[in-house]
Amino acid sequence: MPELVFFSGTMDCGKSTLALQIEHNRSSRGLQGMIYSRNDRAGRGKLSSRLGLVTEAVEAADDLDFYAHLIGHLSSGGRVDYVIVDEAQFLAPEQIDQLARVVDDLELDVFAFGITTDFRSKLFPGSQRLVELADRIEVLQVEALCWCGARATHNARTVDGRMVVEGAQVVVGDVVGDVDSPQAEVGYEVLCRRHHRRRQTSATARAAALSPDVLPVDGAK
Ligand SMILES: Nc1ncnc2c1ncn2[C@@H]1O[C@H](COP(=O)(O)OP(=O)(O)O)[C@@H](O)[C@H]1O
Ligand SMILES: Cc1cn([C@H]2C[C@H](O)[C@@H](COP(=O)(O)O)O2)c(=O)[nH]c1=O
Repeated sequence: MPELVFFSGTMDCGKSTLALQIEHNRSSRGLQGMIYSRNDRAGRGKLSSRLGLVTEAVEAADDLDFYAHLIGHLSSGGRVDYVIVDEAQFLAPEQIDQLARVVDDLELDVFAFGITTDFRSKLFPGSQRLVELADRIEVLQVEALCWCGARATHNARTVDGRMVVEGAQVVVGDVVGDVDSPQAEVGYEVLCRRHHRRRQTSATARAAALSPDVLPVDGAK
């Protein structure tokens, strides 16, 4: 039975890499996929992974009707054996309904990849609809880690290293705050729930550790 599968996780947990692996494994066996993405960091019409792999994709703009697009492709003699959709959190709920119809009426597997919650830990509308409609939800097995070493479960947006909770839901960007990387002005950092609740990023934790309150005082015995 064809399925609508939602592969979800935090930013930087390997979703796009897995999408590219699924595409590679199927296409190398002669199957033909239709690949969609939206707002990929590499640009329009791309599906890219931080491991450096990238492939062409159809940009799933607001006005794209997945069902109609696939019907158009098939009726003009094209072949489609499966569908991959990256950055699915950015899709409108109606577009997720169209993907469910692709599974049920066109009998194609649809593999959708995306983050579940935004920087305020609220569901993206597209992810909410996927949770409601997917046959299966797969949480990625590669753990992204919080700076404290715990499993990262939440996405924080940072400005100069500080977590912010105001702003537009959609701001395309990359993770910062690795031990070696400089703090970009606006970026993202994955955190465990405890540190997301406390708004403690790697930069603010580092600053707190270096603050005079916790440094040994000269002459203190
Ligand atoms: N230099 C590197 N060496 C090995 N693995 C890396 C490197 N850079 C990134 N990765 C891996 O790539 C993952 C991010 O993959 P990506 O598919 O871009 O994530 P997502 O789509 O979930 O945001 C990281 O969690 C890490 O496992
Ligand atoms: C948390 C959050 C993220 N985004 C953006 C930032 C990136 O462009 C993508 C996630 O990409 P990834 O491949 O999973 O790393 O989403 C956003 O717009 N709003 C947010 O709240």
